Amino acid sequence: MEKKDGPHAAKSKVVKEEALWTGKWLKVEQTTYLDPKGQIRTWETVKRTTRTASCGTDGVAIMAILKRTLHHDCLLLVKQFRPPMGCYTIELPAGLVDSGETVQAAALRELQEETGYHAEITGVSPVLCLDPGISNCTELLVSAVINGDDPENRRPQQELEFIEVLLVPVNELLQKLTEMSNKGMVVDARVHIYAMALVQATAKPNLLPLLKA
Ligand SMILES: Nc1nc(=O)[nH]c2c1ncn2[C@H]1C[C@H](O)[C@@H](COP(=O)(O)OP(=O)(O)O)O1
Repeated sequence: MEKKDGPHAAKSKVVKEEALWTGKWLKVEQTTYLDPKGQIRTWETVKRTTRTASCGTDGVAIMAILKRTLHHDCLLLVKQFRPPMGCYTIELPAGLVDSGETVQAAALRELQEETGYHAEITGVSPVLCLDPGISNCTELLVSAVINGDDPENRRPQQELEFIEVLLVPVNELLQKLTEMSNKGMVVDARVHIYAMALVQATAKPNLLPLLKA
């Protein structure tokens, strides 16, 4: 019987990793691997130098929903200049997990540093890949809620001057992201997909083009 991953899946594996260049934060390797047909091939791979064995991921991203009386729920996003992109991006608060730190602690620390808010964690994803065509970089997505009525969250003190905090009402997320894209910012794919999913989940079935007669 064919395996679920296809007839050749068991043959695919990495056989050698050779360093081509190593910097402070990143390294480039040539990965030698067996393709699904058992043929030897190579791939150019980027890795972070900062990954620690203990937590099994490079970083965390925090999907934090701010809840306040008499306000629409808002998703917390951060706007910052990203040198590799050469422009401002719109992303979830995120960062690298420090050595010896738990994923939960890293998520709460990054959220506090980048936005000033204190949150309660409601869920943690499995390890997720970010750009597997070029890199082994991974992230865990931590869900959280922020009680905006709590005194500690009334006047959040953001610590990083180069990061702008955006509170975007969840019910108009896709529209707001589109407006920011039109102004030249680049939106993180995960944030955009979340916004699309919210629209799809709340749209009436008879508005879906596929179901139109
Ligand atoms: N690829 C990188 N090049 C750098 O020159 N510096 C980098 C890289 N990746 C991370 N960093 C530095 C920049 C920050 O001082 C620290 C921590 O970043 P962190 O906040 O944890 O993560 P991001 O918000 O995703 O940048 O690492």
